[in-house]
Amino acid sequence: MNSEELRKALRLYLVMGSPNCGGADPYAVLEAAIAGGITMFQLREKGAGALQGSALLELGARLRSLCAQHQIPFIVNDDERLALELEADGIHIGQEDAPAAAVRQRLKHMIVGVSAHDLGEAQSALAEGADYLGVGPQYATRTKLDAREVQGPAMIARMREGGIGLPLVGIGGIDATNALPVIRAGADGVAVVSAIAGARSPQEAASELIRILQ
Ligand SMILES: Cc1ncc(COP(=O)(O)OP(=O)(O)O)c(N)n1
Ligand SMILES: Cc1nc(C(=O)O)sc1CCOP(=O)(O)O
Ligand SMILES: [Mg+2]
Repeated sequence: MNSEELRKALRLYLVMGSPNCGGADPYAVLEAAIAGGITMFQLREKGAGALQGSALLELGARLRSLCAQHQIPFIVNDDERLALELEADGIHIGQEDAPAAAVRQRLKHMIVGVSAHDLGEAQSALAEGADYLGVGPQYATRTKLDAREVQGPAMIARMREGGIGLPLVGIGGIDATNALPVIRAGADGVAVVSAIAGARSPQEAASELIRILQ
């Protein structure tokens, strides 16, 4: 996938694991979100009740296959081994995960997404071979308990002004009411967890977001 294709794929990026689905079946949630128009998916199985081992592998394989059927890029959060086992299209790593340069080296064929919270981290991620950046938290979030201080869309504008041209997605507390400033600040898209996975209708939530983003 080239950089322009990746920018398009990042438009509405669903990040989700079973703990984010409020008791609903994650497969059904992802199916509905795809019907609503999401353009990229990340399996992020974290938090209370998170699946592990063979149960995680089984869920991952089903979600991976659903994404493949719909040509939705399938990304795995944090775990290189799981990404390889599931033949994922990519991996997303943060500042507290394995160093981006080493992951880039080991997973040459995959999309490598890196979290960046300021211009310095964005410049380092670029130098280390990141394909895209996740910049957050844009707004207050209750999903990631160890999230950094809220940066707001201004941080994305600062990165663009600082010469960061990489595909870039905002994350953290984003929903249909506040997605537009993130795009206007220079992001290629928004990444959301609860706005879709925790919605009464994930399909309607995704289609409302995609309508706003277009
Ligand atoms: C698209 C996207 N952006 C940022 C993150 C956060 O990654 P990280 O800081 O490693 O935190 P965890 O998600 O691992 O808790 C992300 N997952 N996706
Ligand atoms: C996974 C994640 N990363 C963040 C960051 O700031 O890097 S915030 C976050 C959680 C986003 O969940 P919600 O859309 O429900 O607020
Ligand atoms: Mg991480």
